[in-house]
Amino acid sequence: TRSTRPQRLLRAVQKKAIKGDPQSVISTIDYFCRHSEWAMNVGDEKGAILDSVVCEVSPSTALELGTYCGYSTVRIARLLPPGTKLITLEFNPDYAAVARQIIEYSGLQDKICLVEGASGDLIPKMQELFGIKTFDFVFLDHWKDRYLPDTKLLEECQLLRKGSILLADNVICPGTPDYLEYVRNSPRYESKYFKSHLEYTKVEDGLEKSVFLG
Ligand SMILES: CNc1ncnc2c1ncn2[C@@H]1O[C@H](/C=C/CNC(=O)c2cc(-c3ccc(F)cc3)cc(O)c2O)[C@H](F)[C@H]1O
Ligand SMILES: [Mg+2]
Repeated sequence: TRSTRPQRLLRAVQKKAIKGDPQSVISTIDYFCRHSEWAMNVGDEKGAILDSVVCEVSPSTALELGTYCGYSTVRIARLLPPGTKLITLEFNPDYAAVARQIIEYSGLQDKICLVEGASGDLIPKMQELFGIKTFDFVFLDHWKDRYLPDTKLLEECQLLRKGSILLADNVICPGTPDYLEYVRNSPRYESKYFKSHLEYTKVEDGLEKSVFLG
């Protein structure tokens, strides 16, 4: 049967990227998605904004919701200080399998913990599974209608502390209206929109950065 798009993306990485070089893995995926097949990675333009927020926060604990092929996983992990871990959640086993191989190819497997499962089930288990008290940084890039319920779940599980940063992809396209309304109007968040474009296109999209105020 025909290969899947994530499998073709992985093949491009194995063929063209330099093993152990995260930047070459990132550049290879961006080139493939721009010139061969579009894929829903955060991409290079929004990726630069993601990079700047990760560097600013320099998190000791970080969570990613929605690994997909691991593009943003590699982008985030390559900037993390030594000894810190990025936990990334993915419930599609086929995507998780591709992501594991892309993460391994980049050489960042020691900074990343890919957990197969649904965010709704795993978020309440973060303390018991990983001894995580709170997250300094959360990147939301999974199903868009799950951003709000999972943010409320993070609050309920007391996994956010004063100053925790939420960074959400696609708040314009495909859009996350209920999430945006919440973080922009809740007194418990200070929110800021970073205008950009949908990955590999000229369509408007952007990232919303929200600080939890406790
Ligand atoms: C619900 N809990 C989950 N737990 C663990 N893994 C999950 C969960 N939910 C999904 N996943 C996992 O997270 C990923 C889901 C990514 C979804 N992303 C998008 O839809 C998305 C879409 C576009 C887009 C824009 C314009 C257009 F014309 C077409 C597409 C652009 C983007 O940047 C996106 O991120 C993965 F697929 C799924 O298994
Ligand atoms: Mg996205």
